[in-house]
Amino acid sequence: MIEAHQINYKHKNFHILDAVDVSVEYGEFLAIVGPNGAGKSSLLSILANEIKENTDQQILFKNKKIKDWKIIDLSHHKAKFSQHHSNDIPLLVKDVVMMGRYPYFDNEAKNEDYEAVNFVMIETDILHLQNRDYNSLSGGEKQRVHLSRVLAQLQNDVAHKLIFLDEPLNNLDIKHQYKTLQLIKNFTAKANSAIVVLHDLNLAAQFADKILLMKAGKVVASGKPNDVFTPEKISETYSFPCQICENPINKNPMIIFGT
Ligand SMILES: Nc1ncnc2c1ncn2[C@@H]1O[C@H](COP(=O)(O)OP(=O)(O)OP(=O)(O)O)[C@@H](O)[C@H]1O
Repeated sequence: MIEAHQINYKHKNFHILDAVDVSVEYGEFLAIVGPNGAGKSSLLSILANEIKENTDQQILFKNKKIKDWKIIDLSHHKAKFSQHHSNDIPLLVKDVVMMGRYPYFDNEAKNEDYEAVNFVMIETDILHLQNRDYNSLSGGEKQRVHLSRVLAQLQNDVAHKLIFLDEPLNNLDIKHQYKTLQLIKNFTAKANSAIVVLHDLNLAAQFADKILLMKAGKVVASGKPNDVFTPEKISETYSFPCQICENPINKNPMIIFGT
């Protein structure tokens, strides 16, 4: 699906990313984890073709260089949910979600656009908010509106879509954190792929197929949660003690910090 080799990204003499390799197959859920400033958001933006300057990049998306894709085609195959959203959008919720359909129409939304918007608002549990002013929503509600907008962009017949999500669980309550991760899991179960920046290692262990653990612009470890999440690797990467036991319910690694 996507393959990147030796990504370097510099600001003046500071290496934000240093020789990072990433690959994601069809149907995979990759979680990128690591401490603040590790380079997770920068990596996601480069993979999503949003940063092109000061970077050496060899990124193949569906076996074609990502920079050779037409922007409009790319917008039907991949979408990105960013870490920061505007707090001030003077529109109704349903109109913010409709922004995800802009790659599909010129002047007027069509029936299929309204259907797509309705469908994703149900999936993200915001249908009851559709006629509210976006600016009046709580932080978690705004977060779900943007998730809905990004999902609306990928409501189409394209096979093997890719979604990038940068900290999608910010501000969400426990139920909506799980619902969001389950939505992403359902998306990847249909042979689509997801690359998701997460801070909660236990949720990453529970939902992701693969983990990319980063520190100071480099990959510390990558692979299955059981292989990456060892007490040594995590304590060293975060400079913080932890122990790992087996989750008695789902057998995933369960990380307990501060011990
Ligand atoms: N345009 C830029 N100019 C200067 N420094 C930058 C720039 N973009 C990112 N950085 C620096 O690069 C490092 C990596 O930033 P990035 O946002 O990718 O980290 P992150 O792992 O996503 O962090 P967090 O978990 O805090 O969101 C940080 O030290 C950041 O300050």
